[in-house]
Amino acid sequence: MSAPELLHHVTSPGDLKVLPGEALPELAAQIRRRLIDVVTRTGGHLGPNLGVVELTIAIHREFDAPRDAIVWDTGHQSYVHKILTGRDDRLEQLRTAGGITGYPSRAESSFDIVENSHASTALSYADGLSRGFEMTGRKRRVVAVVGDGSLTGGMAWEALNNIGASDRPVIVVLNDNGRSYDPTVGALARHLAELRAGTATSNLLESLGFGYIGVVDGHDFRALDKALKAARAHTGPVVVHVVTRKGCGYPPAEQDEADRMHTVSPAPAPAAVTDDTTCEPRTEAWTTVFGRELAAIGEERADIVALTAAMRLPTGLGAFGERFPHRLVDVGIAEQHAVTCAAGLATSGLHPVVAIYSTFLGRAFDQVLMDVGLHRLPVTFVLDRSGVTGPDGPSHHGMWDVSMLRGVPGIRIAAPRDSVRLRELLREALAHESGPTVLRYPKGRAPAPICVHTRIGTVDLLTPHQSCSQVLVVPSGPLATVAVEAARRLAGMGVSATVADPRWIHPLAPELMTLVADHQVVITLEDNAIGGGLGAALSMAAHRAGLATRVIPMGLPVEFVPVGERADLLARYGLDAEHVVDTVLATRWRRGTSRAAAVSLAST
Ligand SMILES: Cc1ncc(C[n+]2csc(CCOP(=O)(O)OP(=O)(O)O)c2C)c(N)n1
Ligand SMILES: CC(=O)[C@@H](O)[C@H](O)COP(=O)(O)O
Ligand SMILES: [Mg+2]
Repeated sequence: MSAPELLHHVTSPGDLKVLPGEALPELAAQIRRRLIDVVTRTGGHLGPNLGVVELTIAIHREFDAPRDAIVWDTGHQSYVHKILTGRDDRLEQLRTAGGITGYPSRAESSFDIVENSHASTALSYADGLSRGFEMTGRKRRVVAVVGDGSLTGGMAWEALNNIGASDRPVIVVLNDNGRSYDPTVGALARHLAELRAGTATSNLLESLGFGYIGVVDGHDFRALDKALKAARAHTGPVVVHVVTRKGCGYPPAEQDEADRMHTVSPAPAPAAVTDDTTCEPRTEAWTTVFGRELAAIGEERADIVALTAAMRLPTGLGAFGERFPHRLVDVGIAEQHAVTCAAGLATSGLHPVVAIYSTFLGRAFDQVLMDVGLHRLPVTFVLDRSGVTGPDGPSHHGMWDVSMLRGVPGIRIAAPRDSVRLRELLREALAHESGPTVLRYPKGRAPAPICVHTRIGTVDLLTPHQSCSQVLVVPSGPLATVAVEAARRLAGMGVSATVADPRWIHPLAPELMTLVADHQVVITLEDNAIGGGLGAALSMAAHRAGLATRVIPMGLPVEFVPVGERADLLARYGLDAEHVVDTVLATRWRRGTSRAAAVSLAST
C-alpha cells in the first residue's frame, strides 16, 4: 500500500492492528498533516491533538475498543481517536452544526463514551465502568486517558482513591505534556516533573495503590507498545506515565509560549467585497474589556485579588497578572477549590475576583452557596462564555448560571449590555462588600454601546417611556441590541414599546417592577435557560404583586443546546428581533384582536 493512501485505509482500529510497525510513523505523519490542514481552517484544539497522535494509535492497536472502554478526559484531544474510528471523512465539518463535534459523541460512534468536555471526570467514569463490568461479569478493560492538567482537578483524586483500593483492570494513561493552557501548577506538577527527570524519591501514584509504568516517550511507538502491553498484562489498576509534547510536529504550535495552540480560531472567511463603507466599527472582545478594566482597578485598590482555574489568559487575567503577579492565584483545574479559596481570601479582608467560564462554575455551586453565600462574603464572580457559546456545544454553553445562582441568598447578578456597562458594573460589583456579586457576558465581541435614554434607579431605559406604550421589553445583557431593534420595528408598525435594561438582573429592582405594572405586556429576553431565569423571576414577581401584566419570557430551552454559531442558535431559539416582534403581535392578536386587525392596527 503506497504511503499516501495509508490514512484513507484506516477507518477502524481493526485496520490499525494489521499494519506493520514500520508503517506507523508514516501514518502518524499523515494524521498530523491532516490535523494541521483541517483544524487551522475549522478551528479547534490543535495543540492537544497533535500531542497524542502516536499515543492514540498505540492505544487503539493494543486495546480492543469498543469492547474495552477508552475514556478521554475532557475529550478535546479526541480528534485522532475520531480519525481512527471512521470519521476522517467528516473532519472538515468539525465543530459545526450538523457536523462532528469537538468532543466524543455517543451519537457519532460506539467508540465514544464521555461527551462532557468538563475536565477531571474520566477517572470517575473509569471507576464506575470497571465496577459495572465486574458486577455484571464482563471481562472488559477500561482505559482512561487523562492529562496532567486534568489531574489537578479534585474529582480525579476522588476517583484515584477509589480505583487504587481495588484490583480492577483500570489502565490510567497519564498524558503528561506539562501544561494545561499555561504550564501546569502545584505540587503535583512538581512531582510529575521529578518523575520525568528521574529525581523523585517516592511515587505518589504507587502509594495510591496503582502499578506505575513510566516514564514513557509518548512519541516513540516501540516504547508505547512495550508499556501498553505491560499495562494490559498488569493485574489491578496501573498508571502508564506518558510524556508528550503539546503541538508536536507543528513548529507554530510547539513555539507558542502562551498555550501551545491549545485552541485555534477558525480561519477568517474571505471578506465579502462590498462598497459599503459604513460597516460597523469592530468592537472589542468582552474578555479584553474586562481584563483591562480589572488591571486598572487593581492599581486603585490593593484589596483586589484575582483567581483562575488554569485559564489565566482565556478569562482575560493576563494584564492583571503581569501588573500584580502576587495577586493572581492560579489553582489549576480546580474550580471548587478556587471558590472556597476565594472565600478564605475574602474572610482575610480582601475582595477576590473569580474569573471563570460560566459552564465551569456549575462544578462549584455548593462552594458558592455555602462557602461564599452563607457567610455573605464579598466575592465577585466574572462569568465569561455565559449564554450560547457555539462551537464547543452542549457542555460549554453558559446557560445555567442565572438559574443556578439566583438561589443563593444575598447574591447580586449583573448582565452588561455592552463594554461601557461592563466597566461600570464591574466597579459596582467590586464596591459591593456585603455579599457575592456576579457579572456575566458571552463569548466574542461586545456589541456597539447603546446609550441610556433615562436611568431610573439602577434600570436603564433605552427608549423614551411613552405613557401610551403597552409593551415593555426587558433584555438581559447584550440582548438589549435585539430589544432595541425590535422596538424600532414595532414603532414602524404603530406599536409603541419601551426597552428597559435592568443591568442588575437579580434581584429585580423595584423600579423595574413599577415599569412592569405600567405595561400590559412584558417580554423578557435572556441568553440563559428559561427555567428559573430572569423571565421566571419577573413572572413570579408580577404574579405575587397581583399585576394584570402579561409576562412572556423568551430564552433558551431547558435542553442541551447543540453545536452551532452563536447568532444562528440565538435565532433558532427566538432570541432575535424578528421573533420578538412576532411574539408581540401574536400577543395582541391572542387578546381577542384578530390577527388581521392587529396587522392593520400595526400598519397604521
Ligand atoms: C472543569 C473544567 N475546567 C476548565 C476547562 C477548560 N480546559 C479545557 S482543556 C484544559 C487544559 C487541560 O489540560 P490537560 O488535561 O493537561 O490536557 P492537554 O490540553 O494538556 O492535553 C482546560 C483548563 C474544562 N474543560 N473543564
Ligand atoms: C476544552 C475546553 O474546555 C476549552 O479549551 C474550551 O474549548 C475553550 O473555549 P473557548 O475557545 O471559548 O475559549
Ligand atoms: Mg497537559
